[in-house]
Amino acid sequence: MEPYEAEQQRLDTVLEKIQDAKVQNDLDRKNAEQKQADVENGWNDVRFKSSTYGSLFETAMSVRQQQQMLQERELAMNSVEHQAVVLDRLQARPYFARIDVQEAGSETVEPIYIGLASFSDSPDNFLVYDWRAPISSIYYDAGLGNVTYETPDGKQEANVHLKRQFQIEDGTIVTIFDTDEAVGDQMLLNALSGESTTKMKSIVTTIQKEQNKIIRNTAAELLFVQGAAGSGKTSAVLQRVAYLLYRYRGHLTSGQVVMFSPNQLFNDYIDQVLPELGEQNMVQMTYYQYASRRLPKLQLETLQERFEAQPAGAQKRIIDLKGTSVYFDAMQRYADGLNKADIKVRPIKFRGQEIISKEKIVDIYYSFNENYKLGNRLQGTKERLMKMLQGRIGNEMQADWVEAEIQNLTKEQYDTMLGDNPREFKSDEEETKYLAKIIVTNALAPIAKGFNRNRFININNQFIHFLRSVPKLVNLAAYDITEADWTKSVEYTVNKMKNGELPMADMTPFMLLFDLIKGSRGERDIRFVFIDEIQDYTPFQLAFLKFSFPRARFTMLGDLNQAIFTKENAVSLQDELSRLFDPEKSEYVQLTQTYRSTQQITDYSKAILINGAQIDAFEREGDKPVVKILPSQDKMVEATLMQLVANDEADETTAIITKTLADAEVAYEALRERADVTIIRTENQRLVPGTIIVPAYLAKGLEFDAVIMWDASEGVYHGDDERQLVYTIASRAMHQLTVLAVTSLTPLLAEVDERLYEKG
Ligand SMILES: Nc1ncnc2c1ncn2[C@@H]1O[C@H](COP(=O)(O)OP(=O)(O)OP(=O)(O)O)[C@@H](O)[C@H]1O
Repeated sequence: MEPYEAEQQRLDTVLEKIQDAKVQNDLDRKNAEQKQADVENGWNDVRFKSSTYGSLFETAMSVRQQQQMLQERELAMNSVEHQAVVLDRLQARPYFARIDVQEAGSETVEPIYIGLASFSDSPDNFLVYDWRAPISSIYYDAGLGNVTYETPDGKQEANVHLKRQFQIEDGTIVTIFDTDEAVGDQMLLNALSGESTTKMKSIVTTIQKEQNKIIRNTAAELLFVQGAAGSGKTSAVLQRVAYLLYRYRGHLTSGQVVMFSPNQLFNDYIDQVLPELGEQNMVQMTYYQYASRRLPKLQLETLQERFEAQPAGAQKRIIDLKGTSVYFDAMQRYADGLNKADIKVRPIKFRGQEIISKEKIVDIYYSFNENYKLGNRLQGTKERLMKMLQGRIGNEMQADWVEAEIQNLTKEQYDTMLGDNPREFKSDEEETKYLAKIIVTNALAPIAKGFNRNRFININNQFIHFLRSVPKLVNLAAYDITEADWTKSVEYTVNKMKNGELPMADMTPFMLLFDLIKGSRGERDIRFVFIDEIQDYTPFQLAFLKFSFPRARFTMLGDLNQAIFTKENAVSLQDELSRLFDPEKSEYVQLTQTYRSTQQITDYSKAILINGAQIDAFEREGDKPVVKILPSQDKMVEATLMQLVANDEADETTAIITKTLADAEVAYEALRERADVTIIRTENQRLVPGTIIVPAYLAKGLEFDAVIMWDASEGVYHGDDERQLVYTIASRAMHQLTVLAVTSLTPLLAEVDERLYEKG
């Protein structure tokens, strides 16, 4: 029989069995529903919303509570339902590959079919293997012949006799493709030639060998993936989440996996990948969202403000210092010192009167012996304050205001106070006493609540006191900062804080200081933390994240060529990481092959970088990028419109990428009447189909069929420190890149070899 016929026959059999399983599943579900209805009603209310950011975040932050919820949910959503989802998915596409494997020492060659989930018709007879099963690894890692693969029990040897890839549509095999390579280039080419959509897709059918290593790595405490733009870092890491959830099923929930992403748009872009793989999304947030949630009362500097502020001179050196590990260590030492002196507190006031003075609180705080750590000291103080407050109730009950309040009680208030069972009082006196106690306790309740929330610690003052102490803790001269510069910057922060604002550079130190005072032990339930675009984080932030998630394994992804915010600091990142993570348990992986762009676009983007780190294009031909220098802005608008028409005809979606939001507004004003364009102003907007206009810092991590780089003029991108930004913009394009400038081109692009582009 021809392989095609035989495979179709087998497919038909599997589909039948899937259908049988669905019928059975339906019966099981009806049974289970009946049982469940008898047992519980409450759980029906527990629905785990994972689609909105707000609910996800809450999840992240009250992990213990959330975990419980998840477990409950797991119980509630009985496995039958889960199975139904899996079966539906399998029915649509049962498998995508087959490998014929002869295990070492075995006589038989067994065909292994690989799909999105496992399926068996009897406990030992797997008709489909999950792509994450140990044996499936062979498909991604090797060609034909002898191979070894990892299993939970160690290495296993085998011989591969056949590797076959399928395209299946509506229950019919469309193509069969036998290969002796890991994942055939043809298959990859097919996968890559599709058009971009507003949502990222999973890559399970074409995972590359290097990516597979990232996906299946379970040993490293720190897995650092450095890779050029479009090398599939993000893709690999999302499949990695799916892999981990499978590998640690029963011990790991999606709520214990946190992903820090560059912006909210990006979250939106990737949020279909895990559901497509049959898994729940992990907790996704930007660092800014994380900080805002933790500092709800402060207005934090936004991404846009941060990008557009462009500080220089001493101001920049100070910001840089605040991002270092030296500064992190300085804060730790400062916090240690608080065990002896300098804690800043607020007096406790009640009805406008001070009832516990600052001095008293400080006395209590330092009354504990010197072995106390900050956390215990705070706890001890809290307990003492609480006792003092309780002691106050008796006295306060006699106060005039209480009596006045009793007199003025309305009937309703009175009834509420007595509760559901009005009681008989032996005397008026007894009744008054009873009411007074309730009134006083209620009135003091906010104070007790404040104690619990550590409000008696004056964290703002404490932070400012820290800032003022920095010249004693850090050798400022080593950073080319004078004391006068520093004092000025402290005043700047103080003024901001008076307005309830906090500059970006102070945000993480502020959170750390509070954590240190509280003796916070971090989010200990979080098991995996992923950080995308790591080059935009400071060493201080990384140290803080490590401190905040002490039990987690970290996966960091970055491209040092795309450091938009931290720029030159990026290079020392690796040194810094080796201070935070045991080098023995750290693994550094480099991805050099890029998949996003055509050869022509990759060659062009690469030429923008001076020492264009190793970047190899996946061979896929397309047009050379086009560079047009126009005499005026009006002409640039015309050129944009023409390009949009051409891209539309080629069915390619376009992003017009500008440097700043202000530029995006200009482009939008000029185009809105004449083309169907949407401007993306904030990261909280959604990505929509059709042409979008977006500032560069929001385009991070995204990709588009066609990119128009708006106004790449000399006056716009001038500094050498904007090289990486220009690179990031160019490398967003998959098939088509158009660079437009007015009168003169930025030197960053003018230097590129003329053979790499067309002049328009
Ligand atoms: N193995 C693969 N099979 C098919 N497509 C792939 C594969 N790896 C990556 N891609 C595709 O290449 C494109 C770029 O991938 P991805 O966005 O993950 O790269 P990245 O390294 O995160 O890029 P950047 O740093 O520029 O954000 C995506 O369209 C992705 O689907």
